[in-house]
Amino acid sequence: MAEVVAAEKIRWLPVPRVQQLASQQLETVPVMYVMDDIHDIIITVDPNQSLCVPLIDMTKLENPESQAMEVYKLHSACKEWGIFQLINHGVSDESLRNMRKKVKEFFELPLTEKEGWAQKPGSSEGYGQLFVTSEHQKLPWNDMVFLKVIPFESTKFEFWPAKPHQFRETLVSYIEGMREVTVSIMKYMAMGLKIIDEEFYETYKEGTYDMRMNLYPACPEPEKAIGIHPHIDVHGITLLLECADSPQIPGLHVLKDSHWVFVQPIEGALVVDIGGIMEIMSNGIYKAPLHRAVVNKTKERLSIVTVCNPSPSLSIGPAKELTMSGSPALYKSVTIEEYFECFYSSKYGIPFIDRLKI
Ligand SMILES: O=C(O)CCC(=O)C(=O)O
Ligand SMILES: [Fe+2]
Repeated sequence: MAEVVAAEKIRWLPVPRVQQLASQQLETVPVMYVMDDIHDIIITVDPNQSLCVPLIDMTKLENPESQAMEVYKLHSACKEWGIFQLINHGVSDESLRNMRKKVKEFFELPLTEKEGWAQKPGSSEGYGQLFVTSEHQKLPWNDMVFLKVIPFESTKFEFWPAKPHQFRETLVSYIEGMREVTVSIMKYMAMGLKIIDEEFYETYKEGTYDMRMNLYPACPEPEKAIGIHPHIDVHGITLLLECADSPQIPGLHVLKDSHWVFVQPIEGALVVDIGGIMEIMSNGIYKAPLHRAVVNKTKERLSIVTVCNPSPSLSIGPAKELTMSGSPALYKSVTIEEYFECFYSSKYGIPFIDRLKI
């Protein structure tokens, strides 16, 4: 029986700030950032750059005349890629711009100020790094701020940067927009899956929403380091906003047909990524894709990631309507706590979701 570990019981190890290292004009990356297996020969970057992550237009989903076609596109994107770019999502340009500006300004603060909101032992929130649990682990070339934002009642403001001015207000208004996008896109995914039960998407109104703000400083040897290790997202869905000055440099790679494919930034778009919860709820019809972030020799990159989960009271298992018609349930149904315990107690590299397969 695997040891059951809750997120807050994990000892996340403090790590150096990559931004500090990068400012020292190093010629090589320190050994703890050198990945041994990064360029394995089986998985290479798409040689012809011919594959392109699907594009979904929310206004076409909403328009009765184009809806059927766009829902079909969305359904295919979730089945075949597990990731797509969403345009015309309804979140104002102003909200996106403000959020990017505040995150950029936060990372531009002097280190001593940023440390005021550093992670503390026993908490995953704050300025620092996640998923580092061993001194021997190779580190990602990334600094982040991780915050649990919704429900607002349990907010731990001690980890919320009070600088730059209005950071908190901007974040709250931004995440409200992300919640609306999540509920809408889930509604159209339900249509694609032919699920009538409204709980499939209504549950995201009562869901939990966390944010990861990622900084990937310029890296002296980008081919040796990694911004974020290959992983699948554990949550329902993830909404990623690119944040670099234009022209935006791509950094997110998704695995498709054994190749890493760049997600080419589109101004104002949100990248929507299917997480493990959604893979299970769709009974494996939708796929949580493996993805990673790579780094650049001269340019830093910022990404703002919102992770969206259903209501904590929802049982995580294949939607009933998908298994009633004779298709067997491919995954067990578990509570959300059991689901996350399964994730946190999985060894690095073992796809945790497989442990929930029947
Ligand atoms: O920044 C990126 O491109 C990827 C971030 C990511 O995958 C994550 O935060 O889960
Ligand atoms: Fe991710």
